[in-house]
Amino acid sequence: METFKKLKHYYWPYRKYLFTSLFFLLFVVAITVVYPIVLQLTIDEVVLEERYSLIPYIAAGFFLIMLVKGVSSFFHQYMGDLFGITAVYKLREALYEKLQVLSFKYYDNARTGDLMSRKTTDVEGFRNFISFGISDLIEITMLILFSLGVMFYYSMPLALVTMAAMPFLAVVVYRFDKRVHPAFRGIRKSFGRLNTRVQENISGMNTVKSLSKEDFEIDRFSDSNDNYRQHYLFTSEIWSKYFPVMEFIGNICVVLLLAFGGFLVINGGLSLGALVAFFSLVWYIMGPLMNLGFVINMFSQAKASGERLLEILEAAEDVTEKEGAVDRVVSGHVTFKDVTLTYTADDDEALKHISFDAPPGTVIGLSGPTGSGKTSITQLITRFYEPETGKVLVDGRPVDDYQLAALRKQIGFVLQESFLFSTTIGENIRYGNPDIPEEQIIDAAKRAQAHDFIMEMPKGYDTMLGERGMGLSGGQKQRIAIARAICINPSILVLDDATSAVDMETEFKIQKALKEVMKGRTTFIIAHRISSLKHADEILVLENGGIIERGKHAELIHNNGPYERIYNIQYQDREHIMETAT
Ligand SMILES: Nc1ncnc2c1ncn2[C@@H]1O[C@H](COP(=O)(O)OP(=O)(O)OP(=O)(O)O)[C@@H](O)[C@H]1O
Repeated sequence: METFKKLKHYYWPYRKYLFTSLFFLLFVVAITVVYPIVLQLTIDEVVLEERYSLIPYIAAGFFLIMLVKGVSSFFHQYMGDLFGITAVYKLREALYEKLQVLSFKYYDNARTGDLMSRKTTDVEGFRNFISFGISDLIEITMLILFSLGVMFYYSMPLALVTMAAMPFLAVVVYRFDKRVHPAFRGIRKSFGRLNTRVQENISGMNTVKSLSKEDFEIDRFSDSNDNYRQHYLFTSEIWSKYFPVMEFIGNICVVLLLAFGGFLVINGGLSLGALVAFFSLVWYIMGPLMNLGFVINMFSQAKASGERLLEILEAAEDVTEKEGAVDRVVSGHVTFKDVTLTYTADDDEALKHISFDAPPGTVIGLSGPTGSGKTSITQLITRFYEPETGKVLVDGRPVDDYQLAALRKQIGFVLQESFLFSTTIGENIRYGNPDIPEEQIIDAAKRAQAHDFIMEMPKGYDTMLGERGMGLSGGQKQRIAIARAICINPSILVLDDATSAVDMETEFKIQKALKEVMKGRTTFIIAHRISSLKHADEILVLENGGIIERGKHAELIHNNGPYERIYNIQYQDREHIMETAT
């Protein structure tokens, strides 16, 4: 119940739909219980008394009642659905909003496939219960109470005998619930894993194919698929045992009813019509009681799903905005003061005592082996992560003084693998600034050296891109990402290995594009190639999270340190290439 309580504010504001649905349900149930009464009257008052002239009146009355039932059923069903779908609409929105504010730390451990299954299957599981489960539960209760009422009206002893089996039914239902809930949680978890497999396989198809791991992937998928099947079959087994047991107990009731009811009719203690009515009524009790299993099933699924949804909704937001955070245009002055960063508590520090000062418009080059902490430095400026100790300042203010969106929209990123959405090229370029006029998009593309190849495409800026920008070369994607960065007109620019994945000619074009974007902005260039770094105002050479060397290119190449070594290797390479070319 705790789960439903916690999710209450998503569905309770729409209770008027639920109550309207229940109001109509009252008519539906009341009319259902009228059937056996009509049957009893027809047998006792019309057939046995031979008053056949009453038949047209009974038929007309019955028809009217059916009409009311039809209309009531419609409203009951429609309003129930309206309740469920409206509540879930809000829930989906809340989940999506939460996913937008959750920090990188959360996503480091989250799996996309699992999140997808929570956002779809679990939301649906929850909706099913609040759309139908709640009213089914009330319908069952009302049907049983109304039927019992009529039964007691006809014959108290027979009603009591018929009810003898009920405690057994209740025990079966209770035991069923205890076993089926964990089973459903298992199914949900397993489905999340299955989704993750599929999603990772599709996202990593390049890697899978290039390493010829298709068979391995098929086996891994089979394992997850089998796990899901096992979980499902286990639940199905619990479920399949339930109905025969319930039906058996129900039929015992019927045997008791026949024996004792027949005895009463023979002795004149009960009319024949009332016994026939009892037959219908007993199934009005047994049927819903058996259905209780379905409803419990729905309830268990909804509870399991609700718990998984709450795990997202209640996830801690590591990076939050503080009260009074400001929305300021910054000039791009970035300062690090003795900054240390640890990603996970038991891990080594990813950054150790980093200090530097980058006045507006300067270019900072970040060099060093992989894993040395280059990217981490840039992720602290945007507050993707928080430093453990030390200060990160932009324009002299700690970064957490700024509103997150205000800070981030002034920092442009061009990554090694920039993400392009499956929409048009134009939409991708304007993604960070949707209101930008068409001419400025074209201007940005021109400055990013992207306009020419875009115009060669069949629909120019309206060309649709496939998922992850399929259909474009690495260098083309890169230039679109640069155009995107130009459109947000950032004061701080981060170029993270922006030219590493392209050939020399494309690199030349991208370098040209980048030079254009860098004008007047504080720029951080992360690069392995010295050629990308040599014009930087200051180069920081990192190793194991610490700065081991710093200065300008001209100084560092004579410093007898790692930078000089890399320079020599790359320089010798060039000499070698030149030599073999001549
Ligand atoms: N999200 C994360 N969670 C835990 N550890 C991380 C995370 N991101 C980076 N690290 C670790 O922090 C250290 C620095 O990583 P970082 O990505 O900053 O290095 P880098 O110099 O940019 O490397 P590369 O040149 O390969 O991109 C590495 O040891 C890395 O394993």
